[in-house]
Amino acid sequence: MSDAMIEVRNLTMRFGGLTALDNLQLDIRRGEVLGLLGPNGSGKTTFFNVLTGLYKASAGTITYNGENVIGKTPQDIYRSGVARTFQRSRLSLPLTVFDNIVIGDYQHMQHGLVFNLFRRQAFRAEYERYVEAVRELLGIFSPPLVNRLFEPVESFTMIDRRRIEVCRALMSRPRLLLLDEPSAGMTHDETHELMDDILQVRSQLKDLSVVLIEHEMNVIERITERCVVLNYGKKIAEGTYAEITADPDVQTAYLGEEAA
Ligand SMILES: Nc1ncnc2c1ncn2[C@@H]1O[C@H](COP(=O)(O)OP(=O)(O)OP(=O)(O)O)[C@@H](O)[C@H]1O
Repeated sequence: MSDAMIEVRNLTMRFGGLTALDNLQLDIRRGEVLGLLGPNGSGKTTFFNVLTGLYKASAGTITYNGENVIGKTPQDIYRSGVARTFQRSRLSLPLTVFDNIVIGDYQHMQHGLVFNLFRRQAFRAEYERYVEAVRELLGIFSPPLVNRLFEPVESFTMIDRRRIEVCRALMSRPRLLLLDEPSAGMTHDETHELMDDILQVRSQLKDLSVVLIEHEMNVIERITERCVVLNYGKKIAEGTYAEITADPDVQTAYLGEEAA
């Protein structure tokens, strides 16, 4: 496929006797929002972990920028433009919104001791650049948060914390954003609001590709352009929301799970 930004071929991930990804083939296209679906334990998070370099695949390739990323470090993959959020919050609650978001750009920061001690003016200028950049990002994503930049994250609601996590991932100006169940633990209304924010970001950052793991079907229907469904680590369906929900294999995978 010519507009594929990421090409996954024959990807397999085994944990001892368990095959979490089984000869997976999929493409992530430039600028799309791709939904990654599947019953619990079907391999969705494992795919994110392999793609971001946390796990090394047992076999297969993931081609990005013409190179296979398998075997690269998480830092290298992150620097090349792949950012993610996690199912469980990774925010540091006593730190401010600013601190938590700026950590997302750690790899681009000048942070050597010599720089901090002897180049005070440059340090100050960099700090001010970051304040501006964080304000700008929050301005796109959630304007009310701009005025609360220096408040500790622990004083924020769940939805605002999720917004802060997404902004942290966006701070590195990724080309691919991986969102692992962003609606987890939120109410229906909060989920709806967060998706509005994500759509807003998409409309401003046109080239950004997003892969969304999500169990809420109405979220998937609303914000994805294409979906891939996994079951036992294999791709069982691919297409628009309407296509995959009409697919008998998908229905069996989900109903089978309910019946179990
Ligand atoms: N580090 C690991 N060691 C051993 N087994 C693992 C590890 N990580 C994942 N697995 C197993 O791999 C399978 C796929 O898990 P994964 O978390 O990728 O599923 P998932 O589709 O993201 O599920 P959920 O929707 O519940 O988050 C599961 O059987 C899981 O127990």
